[in-house]
Amino acid sequence: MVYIDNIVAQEVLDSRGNPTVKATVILSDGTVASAIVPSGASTGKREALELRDGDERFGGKGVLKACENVEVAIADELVGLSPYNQAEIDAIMKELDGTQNYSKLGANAVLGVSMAVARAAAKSLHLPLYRYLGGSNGVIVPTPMLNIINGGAHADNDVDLQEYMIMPTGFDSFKEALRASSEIYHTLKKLLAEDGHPTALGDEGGFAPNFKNNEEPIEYILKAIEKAGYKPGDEVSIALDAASSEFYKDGKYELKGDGKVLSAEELADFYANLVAKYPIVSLEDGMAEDDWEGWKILTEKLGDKIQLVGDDLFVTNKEILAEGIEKGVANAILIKPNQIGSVSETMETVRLAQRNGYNCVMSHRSGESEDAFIADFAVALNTAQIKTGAPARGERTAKYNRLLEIERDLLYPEYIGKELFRR
Ligand SMILES: C=C(OP(=O)(O)O)C(=O)O
Ligand SMILES: [Mg+2]
Repeated sequence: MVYIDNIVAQEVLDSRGNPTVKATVILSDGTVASAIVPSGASTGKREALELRDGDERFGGKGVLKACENVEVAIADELVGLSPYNQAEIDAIMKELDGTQNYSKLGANAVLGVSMAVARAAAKSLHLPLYRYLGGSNGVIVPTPMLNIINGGAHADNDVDLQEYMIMPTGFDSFKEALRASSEIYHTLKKLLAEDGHPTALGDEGGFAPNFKNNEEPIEYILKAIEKAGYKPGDEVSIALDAASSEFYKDGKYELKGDGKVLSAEELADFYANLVAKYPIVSLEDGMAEDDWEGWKILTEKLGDKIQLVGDDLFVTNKEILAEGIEKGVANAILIKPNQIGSVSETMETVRLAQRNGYNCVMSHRSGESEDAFIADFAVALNTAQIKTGAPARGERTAKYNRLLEIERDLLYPEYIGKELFRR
């Protein structure tokens, strides 16, 4: 029987140049597999804890303690066990930690091991990761949300909304959809440069100039879609991540870019106006994580028109999602494995969402790495949507390139962009 022979971890760098955990699992049959944990900037308050040392290393707080936890506490429990029972591995780590949010071992330690075990198991069975995790049922290559204009906590501009994304829904394959998106990205760069805007990039590879207001980025994107030869709405739609917890203070929403301070009701009207004017199909974190009343107002106003995604709101947590389902808040959930801490718990949350008709969007973090685990994960779980930044910068293209590879490998891939928003 194949068993886990050893687990090691080391500090490596993420895309912002900050330390993060790389875990490596060695099996008794000689299989070696690693995984690198991502890191967020606009994090939800109820996310699992990312364990950081007190001292600065490589320009950010180190993760040496998390690495030690992998090599000592976690390895002690897992060595000798079968790598093929992911649920057991993850349950043991959860019990060993013993807290609600992995504050003892660190979610970065636990997730690193969880992903590396899955990858080692797949490799030892000579299966691609998506096939190991999803079996023959994982065939949907997700429709991407590509963040091509960055604001909020991901950029040094005065744009309040964090992410302006394009969603190439009207194509028959991921390959075609990605090609169109990349053409739009390059066209947008030219349009911005022609108008004298800087074309430096934000954390997720999108452009990050200053704009007159929070609407102007949408105007630019629509121009870029058309100039690149595509039809806004029919072929390429718009998705937004407001990340509004970042501009929520004392019960109000401060849109500096528009010079406005709004109530939840007024902010919902602001979005409704955008939705009436532009081909917007999805809005993430339209209201703040603490403002469940605001979320209710937003869901009542726009829930039957567009996708309303909870990120900071649900933090990939099945208990919080269950509360949202119960209260009729949002209609979709962002899925970030490091918000909850393990592969199995991420799968549990996705299953709960899918059983209740909530769409799932697999997601990267703003601090990423060359690890493309989430590409395989999205296909395995048929999330049908993924957001992983602009079609530029290696840590983002690692995921898109892996999806190209998966689409080619699957003899009968499905790309269901056209079905996603047919409500
Ligand atoms: C990807 C996001 O950003 P971060 O990783 O900074 O939370 C997000 O808010 O959806
Ligand atoms: Mg978000």
